[in-house]
Amino acid sequence: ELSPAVSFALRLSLYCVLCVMGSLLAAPACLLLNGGRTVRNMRIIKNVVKTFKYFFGLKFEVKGLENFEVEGPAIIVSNHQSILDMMGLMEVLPDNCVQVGKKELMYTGFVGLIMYLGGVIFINRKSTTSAKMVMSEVAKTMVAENVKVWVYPEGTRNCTGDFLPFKKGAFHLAIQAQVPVIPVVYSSFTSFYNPKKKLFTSGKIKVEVLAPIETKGLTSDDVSDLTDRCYHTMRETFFMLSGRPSEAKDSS
Ligand SMILES: CCCCCCCCCCCCCCC(=O)SCCNC(=O)CCNC(=O)[C@H](O)C(C)(C)COP(=O)(O)OP(=O)(O)OC[C@H]1O[C@@H](n2cnc3c(N)ncnc32)[C@H](O)[C@@H]1OP(=O)(O)O
Ligand SMILES: CCCCCCCC/C=C\CCCCCCCC(=O)OC[C@@H](O)COP(=O)(O)O
Repeated sequence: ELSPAVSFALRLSLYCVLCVMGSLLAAPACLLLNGGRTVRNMRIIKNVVKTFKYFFGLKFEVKGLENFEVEGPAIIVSNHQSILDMMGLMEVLPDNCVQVGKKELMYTGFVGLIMYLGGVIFINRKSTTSAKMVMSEVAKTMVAENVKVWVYPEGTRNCTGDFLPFKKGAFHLAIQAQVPVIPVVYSSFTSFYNPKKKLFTSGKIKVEVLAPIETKGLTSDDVSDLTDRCYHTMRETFFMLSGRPSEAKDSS
């Protein structure tokens, strides 16, 4: 019988160890099979990360995967609660999809290396100008290379049981590239994971991939409306998935 704080520390340490070991295992496979930095490596990384949930007794219940089946590129937006999100991400990650991450992640040793090899797009959150330049470049390459891009529009981890306001980068990107936005919502982790209360037990996570939102014909004037639409739809779904339907009604 371990105290909740000790159990929390041990389980989180195990997660970090798995990430490092998983990266050590996946990196040679990525280099040998695909030769270097390419989105194709995400398949290898996905297969490794998908085994992690068994160590923690986590179950994923996924709905709406068919909504990923759009022709060509798209922007995928989802809520971001914890570093544990990598498991939920890999549970549903479609082929040819890279994520946008903060550049500090590049310096996490083997984990940074595996993110680099998988094609993660690193942005400098301390410089809006530089982040916007990277995102504009992505708008061009994702269309040319038929790649989907996964963005966490809250811009940081948030495990409060609600959403932070959305930043607009993902929606500028979707409109600049004229590609659909596909929202993905994960139910609240708070019943099984809460760093403030040192809680990390087994649990079930509901995931819903929502219908794509078209951006063809939209212009930069529509970015705010598109952001609001995604925010409200996702927040409503979040409350529904988290078993809080009365808050879903208030949020629409
Ligand atoms: C084996 C184990 C291995 C595990 C490996 C697993 C691999 C998977 C890796 C997954 C990595 C996941 C990492 C997750 C993260 O790191 S989340 C943090 C980083 N992500 C983000 O921050 C994305 C969301 N942020 C944004 O979209 C921001 O808007 C950003 C572009 C970053 C700029 O932010 P900031 O500087 O804070 O500025 P604002 O958002 O306030 O925007 C300022 C004004 O600029 C306008 N704007 C924004 N973007 C654009 C654009 N592209 N073009 C034109 N204009 C833009 C924005 O609208 C603001 O103007 P207004 O206020 O609207 O007038
Ligand atoms: C040589 C350097 C050694 C560093 C060793 C670090 C070892 C790290 C080991 C495991 C870490 C697992 C990380 C999994 C990926 C998590 C991605 C993630 O969720 O990043 C958080 C980021 O979205 C938002 O950051 P903030 O909430 O704004 O903060």
